[in-house]
Amino acid sequence: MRTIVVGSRQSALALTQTGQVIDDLKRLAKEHGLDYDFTVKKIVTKGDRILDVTLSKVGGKGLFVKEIEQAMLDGEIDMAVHSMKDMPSVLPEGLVSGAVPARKDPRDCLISKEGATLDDLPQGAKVGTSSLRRSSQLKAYRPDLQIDWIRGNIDSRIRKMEEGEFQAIILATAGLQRMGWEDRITSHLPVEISLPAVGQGALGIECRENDSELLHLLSLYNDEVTARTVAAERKFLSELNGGCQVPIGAYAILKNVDTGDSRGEQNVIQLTGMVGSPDGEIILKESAEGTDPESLGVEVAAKLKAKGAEKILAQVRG
Ligand SMILES: NCc1[nH]cc(CCC(=O)O)c1CC(=O)O
Repeated sequence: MRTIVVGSRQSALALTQTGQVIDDLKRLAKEHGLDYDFTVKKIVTKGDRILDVTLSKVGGKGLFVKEIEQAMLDGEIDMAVHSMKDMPSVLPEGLVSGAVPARKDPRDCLISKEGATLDDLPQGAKVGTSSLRRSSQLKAYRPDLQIDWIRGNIDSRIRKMEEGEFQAIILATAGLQRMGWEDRITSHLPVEISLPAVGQGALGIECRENDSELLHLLSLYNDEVTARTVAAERKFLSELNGGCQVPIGAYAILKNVDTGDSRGEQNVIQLTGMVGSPDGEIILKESAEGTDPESLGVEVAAKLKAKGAEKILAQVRG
């Protein structure tokens, strides 16, 4: 029996979601009469070592996956589970995406000490986030709020809020769900107010392109709807040369649209993309619908470029 070695960062969230994927894969393997065992190997990444600097200053792109990918290429591990939003748009030679499992709630959420929603936070309340995307949209909606940087794992961020450093923090709903901490959520931010990060709530599973045995198992785990919608979001992001540390958001859903002709009902992807200035003064947003994820990503990016998105992004990067 083959033992599949799964590499994981050692944060609580990474280990939890890796464990949940392994449970799912064990069940799937059993259902299909396949015999595999799984073991977890912890890997420390650069992103885990540098926790005292804002991520954008140390070059956010791929900070959490590089060492893991190298271990996979070296054969020390066979696969890895990543948060989709931390996954670089281009995978190194020899590695592929083996599966995109079903997405969880993509929305951002608010955790506040007094249980206040975004609308009833007091004037000038101090809110913690580490994302330019969140702070840009938050400032646009509530210009009075004092947005400050917070870093660290989910657990340490919640602790900082409880200790009174912040009146509220913004996190991804999905991470809290996976940790079983959903009851900490005070309110969800509608996607109309806070468009999620590309791939938020989704996972990506990476493995070697020549590992056909594992690729077969993973293909059974792929969720077509999530794979297609997230592909549109990721194409949009790469068209704007964005990593995770830029004020860019995108969210795609699949709709059943009646074409009104012989084609009948069709699955149409609706993609919305956003680029905002860090001060929240400018929020550019565009949507489009289509059946091909890649061309849709290109189309929405082009619409935003026509509105001046690249100028905003150049200023952020400068
Ligand atoms: N940038 C950190 C990160 N990467 C993935 C998640 C969890 C949410 C997800 O899986 O999309 C988080 C935490 C957060 O943003 O609150």
